[in-house]
Formats: sequence, C-alpha cells, structure tokens
Amino acid sequence: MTNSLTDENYQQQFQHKIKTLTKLMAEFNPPAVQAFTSPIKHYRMRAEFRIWHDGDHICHIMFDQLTRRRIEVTQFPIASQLINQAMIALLAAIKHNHPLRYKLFQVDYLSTLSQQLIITLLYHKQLDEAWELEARNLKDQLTAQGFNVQIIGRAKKHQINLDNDYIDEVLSVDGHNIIYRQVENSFTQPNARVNIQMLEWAIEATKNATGDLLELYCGNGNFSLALAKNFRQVLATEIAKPSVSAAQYNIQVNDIDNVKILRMSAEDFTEALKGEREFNRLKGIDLTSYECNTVLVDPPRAGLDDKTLTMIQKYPTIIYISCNPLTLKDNLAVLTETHDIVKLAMFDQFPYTEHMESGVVLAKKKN
Ligand SMILES: C[S@@+](CC[C@H](N)C(=O)[O-])C[C@H]1O[C@@H](n2cnc3c(N)ncnc32)[C@H](O)[C@@H]1O
Repeated sequence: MTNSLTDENYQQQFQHKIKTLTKLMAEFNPPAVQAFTSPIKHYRMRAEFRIWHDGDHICHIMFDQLTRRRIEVTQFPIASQLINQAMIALLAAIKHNHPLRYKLFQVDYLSTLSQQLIITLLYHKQLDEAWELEARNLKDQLTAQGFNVQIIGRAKKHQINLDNDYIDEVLSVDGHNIIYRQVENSFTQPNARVNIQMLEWAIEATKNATGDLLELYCGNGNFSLALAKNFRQVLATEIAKPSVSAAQYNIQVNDIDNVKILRMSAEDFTEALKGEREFNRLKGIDLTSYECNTVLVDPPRAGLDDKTLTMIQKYPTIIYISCNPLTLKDNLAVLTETHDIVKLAMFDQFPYTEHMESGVVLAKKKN
C-alpha cells in the first residue's frame, strides 16, 4: 500500500472516478462534475485492526481482500498521523500487560484534526476490575506521552468507558471554526479534509437560498450547523440516539440558535409531514411554521425509501449527498421527473477504493 500512495496513482484513480460518475449520470443531462481531491496520505480519521498474538509478539493485522492472507500492519499511511503514532504507543504499552492484552482481538481508532483520539479495545472475555485498573494506567501513560485520549473496553454485551465515549472535532469551515462532538461507534465522515470541502460546496450551493432548510439523515449535525447561516431556520432529523445527542450538544456549544434536531427516522418524519400519523416527538413543534424551500438528504448506502423520495419532490431545491452512486442513480431517475440537476460534485472521501461520495443539487423544473 505504501508504494502505491503516489501522486500519479492518486491522480489516475481520481480521474477515473470523475469519468465513471460522468458516464453514470449522463442520461440526466447534468452539468460537468465539480471534483474535490483528498490528501494522498493520512486522510482517514478512523481505522480498525484485528490483533495477532504470537508468543510475546503482538501486532495489528489486516487481511488481504483477495487472498485472505494475514498482513502485519506496522504503519498505516492512509490513516491520520495521530492514529499511526497511537498504534505504536499502544502496542508498546500493552505488550507485557496481561490483563490488557489477554484475549484482545481488535482495536478501533477514531481521531480528529483537533488531535483527540478514542481507542476502543475489543475482547473475547469479560472485563473486570483488574482490566479497568490497567486500562486507567494505560490512559495515564498515553496522556503522559502527549495523547489526548479516551479508552473504551468492549466485550460481549459489556462496555466500559473510562471517561467519555466521545471526542470533539474542530473543523475550519468557510472561515469559521465549528465544534463537532463525535461519539464512538456512531456515524462520522471518515475523511475530515474532504468533509470540509463538501460542507463548503454545500454552503456555496445554498448561499442565495431563501426560507428554511429541512434536512434528513443529519448525523451529528455535520451539514445542519455549517449551513445554518444560509437559512432562517433548519429542521433536521436523525434516527440514531447518540448522534442526536451529539447534534444537540453541537448546536449549544457553537451558539447556533436557528437549528432544531429531532430524533425520528426519515420514514416516520415523511408520514408525519403527510399527516398520516401523529408523533409524540413532534409535540410542541409547529411544522407549518417552517417554510422549507430546500431539502437536504444524506442517506446510508441504500438510498431513499420510496415514500421519502416522493415526499422530497415537493421542495423547490433538493440537495442529495450520496455515498453510493448506484442508489443515487436509481433515486435520480425519479427526482429528475420533477427537477433538473444544476450541480453535480464528486468528493473523494475514499481514495484508492472504488467508493465515491457525490453531491447533487436539483432545482424544480419550470412549467
Ligand atoms: C451517511 S450518514 C450521514 C450523516 C450526516 N449527514 C453527516 O454528514 O455526518 C447517514 C445517517 O443516517 C442515519 N440513518 C440511517 N437510517 C436512517 C433512517 N431510516 N432515518 C433517519 N436517519 C437514518 C444514520 O444514523 C447516519 O447518521
């Protein structure tokens, strides 16, 4: 992997992705793709490794996807510098520590540009007081080495957070620092620098927007907070409880007063908007007070369900962020019956893989 992380290789695969997306979307007659590059190294803010034990030796491993062969990973250049430093420090600290290394089978790292880190240790055993004592020593040791780290231990049906199960990212977006709480094991964008470009693209795309923004699948408020300045109010929904709590915290800590986050699935919210069902979570919220001229969706790989897809067609402007061009294409086949694509973007969140993140702005067709 190290040898292939060259600028030339990167440019080749980047151009290939632009071509692929252009071809895939051609039938919808979009404008040219705006494409956003990633750094060629140290772009992933999280990484997960299996742990291999061989006598005294302990190491991070991965499996070759084709051969399933085991590969020892001493450095992982696609992951942040902080993860690379922590990988070395962690192994040195636990190598001779029986409670920490016994039955340890996986380590997950989550890092931020603000230099905070969560290390999650996963075990095939129950975690006891001896483990907790040693985990706290580990945290102290790593802190003394300069790491701002949270340690989490996880076993079957059991989790110990030594202190917090979250860290706070700070992103400089369009000239402003935004604090984003990120909770362990919850969705966060994997490539922070490409995420910033994606947020700035969305800010630019909505700079002349009027009225309010409705957002579905908002996670920890990634887009909601960055876009708040372009709208009178933002109403955003998300299904995962930890992400909703993080989003509420983020609204408060960033001193943003025009964003409201609801814990609801997109499907339920669509039913509520159509008046098909009443929801306790909407008590006290007057949906008719919102004048949403813009809707932003950022669904998981499966794309939008049929009802949500039809529901968003009533908005004059649709912004669709997608991590799966195939389901995006399926959904666009419906959305382009009522809307035209006015912007198409490719954000290289996942360099050196076939995966790509896209952004589409659609405007309602004029009759
Ligand atoms: C691709 S992530 C995007 C999150 C956020 N927009 C961001 O930029 O970080 C998709 C989000 O949709 C949430 N989600 C998954 N299924 C959902 C559903 N049926 N209704 C609402 N949210 C859902 C996930 O928890 C996740 O936070």
